[in-house]
Amino acid sequence: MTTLKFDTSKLAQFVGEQELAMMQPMVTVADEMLRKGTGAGSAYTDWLHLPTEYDKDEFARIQAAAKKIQSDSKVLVVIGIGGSYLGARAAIDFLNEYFNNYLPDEQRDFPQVLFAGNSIAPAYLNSLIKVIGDRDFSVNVISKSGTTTEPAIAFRVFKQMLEEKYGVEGARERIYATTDAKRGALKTLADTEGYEEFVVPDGVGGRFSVLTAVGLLPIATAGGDIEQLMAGAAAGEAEYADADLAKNPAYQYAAYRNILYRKGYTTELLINYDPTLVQFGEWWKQLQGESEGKDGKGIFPATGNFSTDLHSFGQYIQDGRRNLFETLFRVTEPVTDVVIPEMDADDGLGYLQGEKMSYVNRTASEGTLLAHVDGGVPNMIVELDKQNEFALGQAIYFFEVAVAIAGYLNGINPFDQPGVEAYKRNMFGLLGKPGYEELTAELKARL
Ligand SMILES: O=P(O)(O)OC[C@H]1O[C@](O)(CO)[C@@H](O)[C@@H]1O
Repeated sequence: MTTLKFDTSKLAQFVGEQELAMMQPMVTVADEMLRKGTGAGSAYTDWLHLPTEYDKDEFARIQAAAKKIQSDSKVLVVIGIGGSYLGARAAIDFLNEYFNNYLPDEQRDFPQVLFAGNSIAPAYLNSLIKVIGDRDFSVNVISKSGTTTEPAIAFRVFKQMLEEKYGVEGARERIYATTDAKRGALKTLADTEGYEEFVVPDGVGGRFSVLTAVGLLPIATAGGDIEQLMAGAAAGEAEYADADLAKNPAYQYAAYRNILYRKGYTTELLINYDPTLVQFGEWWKQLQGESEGKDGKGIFPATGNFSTDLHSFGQYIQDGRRNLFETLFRVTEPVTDVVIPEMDADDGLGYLQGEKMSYVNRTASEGTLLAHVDGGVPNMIVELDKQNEFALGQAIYFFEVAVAIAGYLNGINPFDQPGVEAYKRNMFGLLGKPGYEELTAELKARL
């Protein structure tokens, strides 16, 4: 069963049919590298079969933990950064009403899920603490490496808060640690303190981990049906496995991106027309950027939140430097709708009264797409039939498998992230972390 349509009909003036066909031999090789494990970074490709080969016992423990949190907490604080929070946040926004978190507790069926440790901004943390107030809360601390600074700082703060509120024993019952099975400071701490633990599997990198406990526990706590999510991903696993480009939309997406990149379209905007899809774009940006941006190469991933951004940088997209292409990410069936009210006074909107807002929104997307294509911006469309767990699972898998193929097509290792160490080294040097003494002096002299 497919819920995802990939539409390239608006690429015609930018890419000839023969160009896609010419990619087949390269795609065949990339597919072999990925599936036979001969490509760079192959130790990190376990996400490929995750939708069908996940740990069922742990899955049941995740569901039980979610139920417990729902019964004893009004808030779940999810502590993590990058791949250790973006997927959960994207899914929760995708599956819920946009203002769900603003509803009073009695109007919400499930705990509020709030995120911490994704910045080092003290005001954010203090504000979050204020929002929790004296309500019951639990914490899910997530870090594959177990050593990332941002979540480690936030966890100290919330661990202390929990222990003050519930005592050491009570806090232990409310802390869930998702980390490596064997290594890392968080693993050691969780073992010592006796927290309930969930695993980020060895062969799954952070940005590919949303379908592990990393994403599943927060998503399930927020009321998401994680069985349907995995079923949708499994549909993707079955659907996007064919090396034949003609039969594999995810591979087509990877190949078209490569063709466009070679023509100088070096920035891709993932476009949405609904605030509940904004966080999906944030997840996608890490998936693309951390996978592809290396060795001086790669498409720069950006997002367009329309129609909002059409009134800010829409001008640039229409008329600026021609190195952009867009992928419109949209859902066919609106979750809810609004009928534009009738009004006697003439505000110039008479021609739309009685129409549904979803119709206007979709029409705006169509008009914009045509204008951008006319302005020289290639456009592709990824369209889901419904905004539900199954469709989301399939979309996640679509983009994951596509970026793996895209990485191999561009001659890089899509599964490492050596570049993110540079800022960390400098930060540690400047903060005086033991072992970085020489760097400390060198960097301070340069400031
Ligand atoms: O789960 P961790 O190890 O805390 O890492 C969080 C994020 O930080 C990075 O390692 C980059 O530093 C990402 O790859 C990862 O998603």
